Amino acid sequence: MLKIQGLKKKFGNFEALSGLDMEVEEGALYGFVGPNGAGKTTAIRIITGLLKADEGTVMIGGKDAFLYSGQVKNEFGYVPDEFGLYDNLKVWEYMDFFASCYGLSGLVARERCTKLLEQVKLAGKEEFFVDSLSRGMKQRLCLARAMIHDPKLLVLDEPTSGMDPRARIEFKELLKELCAEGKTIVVSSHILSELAQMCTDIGIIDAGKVVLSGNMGEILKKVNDSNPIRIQVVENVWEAVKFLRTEPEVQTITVEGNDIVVGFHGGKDAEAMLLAKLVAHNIGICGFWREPGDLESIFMQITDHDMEKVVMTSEE
Ligand SMILES: Nc1ncnc2c1ncn2[C@@H]1O[C@H](COP(=O)(O)OP(=O)(O)OP(=O)(O)O)[C@@H](O)[C@H]1O
Repeated sequence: MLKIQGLKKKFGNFEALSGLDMEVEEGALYGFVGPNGAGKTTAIRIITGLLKADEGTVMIGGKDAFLYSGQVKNEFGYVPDEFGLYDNLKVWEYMDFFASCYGLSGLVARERCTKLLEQVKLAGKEEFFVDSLSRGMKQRLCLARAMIHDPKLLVLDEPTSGMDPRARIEFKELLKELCAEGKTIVVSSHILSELAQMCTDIGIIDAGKVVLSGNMGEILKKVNDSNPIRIQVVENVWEAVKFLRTEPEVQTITVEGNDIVVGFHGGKDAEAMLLAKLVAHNIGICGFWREPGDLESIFMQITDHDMEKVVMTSEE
């Protein structure tokens, strides 16, 4: 649905994008995540045609977004990070205005707007002034507006920033529903855990490049495989340590009371073999498991950043 290759963008001497590659399959809910200043908004502005890249290509629905910008504009809807709503319009006037921008009028426009407002859970708010809506409602209204021409692809730039936790959850549920109905969605955030909960795929951007991307399940599996194994022994901890030192896949050993935490470079089979060997050495094992994995740990591994640079919690 969306394919980006070798995207570069400089602002003066500063390289905001340094060869960004990204591929989003049809039907994906793709999380585009990275710390502040990583280049998310710049990439999104180029995808949506608001900014020109210095180098690289953006293909949307198989068409070059620069060469066929007119046609491609009908393929996507965009929710920017700063929404610039028309505060002094009523909700229905706002929707009606954008419907007319896409050539919809009369009953067709009315029906389309009603359906979209229902879809984003704003039915009944038609007579409210935009100004009087909560932040979460305004973002949902923006989303309805972005869908007025029924695009296949939705691109949202940090849509949940500034929302309270409840509004965030509602918005995430809404995106999942739209994805289930067939939309392809790209949503950016600097909050890793937020995207991990809802996305089918993820691309991690750092310093203007995608440093890791793929299916969420596969990435989490990779993360899991890179986490240490915790072994709880009944007694003879040092006997177990002596044995573990001889195992080639064991990289590090830390003893915490009767627990041994082992950095282990091996897959499931090697893991099962290690357990079998420990038992064969008459070491009493009462617990053996991989420490739970998370995306944060892999982000730290691949980017070597300070913890503070990426917001890890759901709070801003
Ligand atoms: N118009 C511009 N002129 C100069 N520098 C810019 C401009 N737009 C973006 N930048 C710089 O490019 C880098 C990437 O910015 P961008 O807004 O794309 O990052 P981001 O990942 O969206 O960050 P955030 O999460 O804070 O929105 C930043 O260092 C920013 O200061």
